[in-house]
Amino acid sequence: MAKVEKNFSTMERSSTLFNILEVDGIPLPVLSKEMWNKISNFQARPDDLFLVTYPKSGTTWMQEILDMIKNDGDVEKCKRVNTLERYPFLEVKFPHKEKPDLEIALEMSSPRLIKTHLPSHLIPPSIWKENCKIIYVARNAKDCLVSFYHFHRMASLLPDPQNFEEFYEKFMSGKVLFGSWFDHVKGWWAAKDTHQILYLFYEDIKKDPKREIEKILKFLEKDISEEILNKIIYHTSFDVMKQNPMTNYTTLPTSIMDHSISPFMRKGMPGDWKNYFTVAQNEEFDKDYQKKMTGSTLTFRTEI
Ligand SMILES: Nc1ncnc2c1ncn2[C@@H]1O[C@H](COP(=O)(O)O)[C@@H](OP(=O)(O)O)[C@H]1O
Ligand SMILES: O=[N+]([O-])c1ccc(OS(=O)(=O)O)cc1
Repeated sequence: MAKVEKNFSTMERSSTLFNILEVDGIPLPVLSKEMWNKISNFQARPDDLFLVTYPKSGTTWMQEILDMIKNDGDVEKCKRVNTLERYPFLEVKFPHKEKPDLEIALEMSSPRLIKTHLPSHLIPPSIWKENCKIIYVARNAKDCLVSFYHFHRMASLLPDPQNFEEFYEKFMSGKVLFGSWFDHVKGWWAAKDTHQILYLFYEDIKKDPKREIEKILKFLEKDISEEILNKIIYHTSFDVMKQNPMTNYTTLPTSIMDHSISPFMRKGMPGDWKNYFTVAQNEEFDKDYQKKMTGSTLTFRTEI
């Protein structure tokens, strides 16, 4: 049973729109304890597909890939509404929506694609019980940290990151939304041995999208033509998604995301961390990383 502790008021800024609840010591953007109970008791269906990521690991990118697969490469269908309206985000209630996304999910017809950033030990148990398929996308910690920092600057739903140094410290100690990157990637890596989980890496998708999309197709037991596959690769490339208002989040009010501070579709490349980490931070990071990842067989590329 997860321990719901308290609202995490120290992370808030005056304009923060998310209520932050600490569950098992992990800050989550969950409205209330009642909402947490509903999340824990969420009833999954056997044909649900869950997309799980630590924030800034390529969630939006994978959502577009999966929507294109589902719609057999029909770009117009994928442009019906923006990413946030297309698929529910299990644990979140957005201020511009009437209902929590969980309620929207409950009313959706099957098959559903549901996004979550929850760590493996906090996932609703019905997902395991129904043996749902799960796609997990992991991204190297350094680029995740930099991307998450910029996202905190532009998304007023999230706490003020102050400056890069402060955010760096919070990220390393797991005092950010969804907790420790280290625990998240390791928890889901372990879970894949006993559940239907396809564990993918952002850097691999960037390097060879065809190969990675083929893995997804096999996992979903879906066949598509070479022509549609090439269409999916093109439509989900960074440059095309950056120009697409239905994937770049520019249709959201600036009170939620202010792209003039930092665009959501920012760099889209492994290795941008080099522009932010000082030599000292990088050395400290590498030492800490070794300690935190000891015993894990997980390996990441920090550039391609
Ligand atoms: N098609 C794509 N190709 C590569 N990166 C993409 C992408 N679409 C989104 N991203 C990147 O994924 C990150 C957002 O992740 P999420 O969707 O999980 O919030 C951002 O990273 P950067 O801030 O490093 O550019 C964003 O630019
Ligand atoms: O403003 N949004 O659309 C938004 C805000 C937070 C958010 O959560 S996060 O954990 O992915 O940063 C996702 C989307």
